[in-house]
Amino acid sequence: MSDPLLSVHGLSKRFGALQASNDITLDVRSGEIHALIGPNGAGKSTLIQQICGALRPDTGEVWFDGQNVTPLSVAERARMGLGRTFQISSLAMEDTVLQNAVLGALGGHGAPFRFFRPVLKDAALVARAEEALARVDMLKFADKRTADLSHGQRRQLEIAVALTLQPKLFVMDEPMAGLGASGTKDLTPILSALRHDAPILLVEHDMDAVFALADRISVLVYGKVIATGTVDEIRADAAVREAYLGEDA
Ligand SMILES: Nc1ncnc2c1ncn2[C@@H]1O[C@H](COP(=O)(O)OP(=O)(O)OP(=O)(O)O)[C@@H](O)[C@H]1O
Repeated sequence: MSDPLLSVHGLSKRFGALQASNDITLDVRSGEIHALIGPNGAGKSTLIQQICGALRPDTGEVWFDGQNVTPLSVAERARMGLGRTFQISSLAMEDTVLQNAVLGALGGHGAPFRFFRPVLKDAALVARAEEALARVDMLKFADKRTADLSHGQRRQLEIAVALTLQPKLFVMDEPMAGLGASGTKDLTPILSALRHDAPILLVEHDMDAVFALADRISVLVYGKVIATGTVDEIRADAAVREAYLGEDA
């Protein structure tokens, strides 16, 4: 088996008396969707922030693409290909779908409007943006104003923007949040295919989506990983059922 792309060793983080991360060890391998689940307040966001560099662990290390990135900033990790999506929408609502994707391809979130004209004439950038839009089934909306998209379509566009940056790993924070049943149904196959572009660390509350998508699941409870395994292993795990999924899971 190849080395994991991301590995977290013995990560701990305390907020006052609260142990938000407790000796967490996990990895994400090439080609997989690794879901991180757990009840509210279990410490999922705290862990993701430490992986992405927004929060410094008290102890432990984060390794990404063969390098110890623990001392590196969010921007430095992002430049290495650690791509976080859905944290803050970076979409410019008045611009078209293609303009947003091209800006992503430029790596220029928030670049001034005056850059649009020359950028849209850059054939290589436009081609990369169109390719990303096609991957999320959004090329047909290339000329549409972003504000006129549905919630689910905006989510797909955010993925396209993330794709244009050609990340080595996607860190996705609740991609299904607020989408409803039909949006979740549309997004599921798109995320499923993306694991072949780059593996995905997926934080998600929608258990149907997690069970449909994940190659492996890690279950976080009170800051501690209580189990890691395949969907079947996690469904059958007595500690998980007791702590989290409930008796009828
Ligand atoms: N900056 C902070 N200062 C103090 N306590 C914090 C801070 N950030 C998070 N916490 C606490 O750490 C615990 C873990 O929170 P975290 O947001 O990581 O959980 P979560 O699993 O992401 O929850 P949710 O599913 O509700 O988003 C919670 O008790 C939270 O109140």
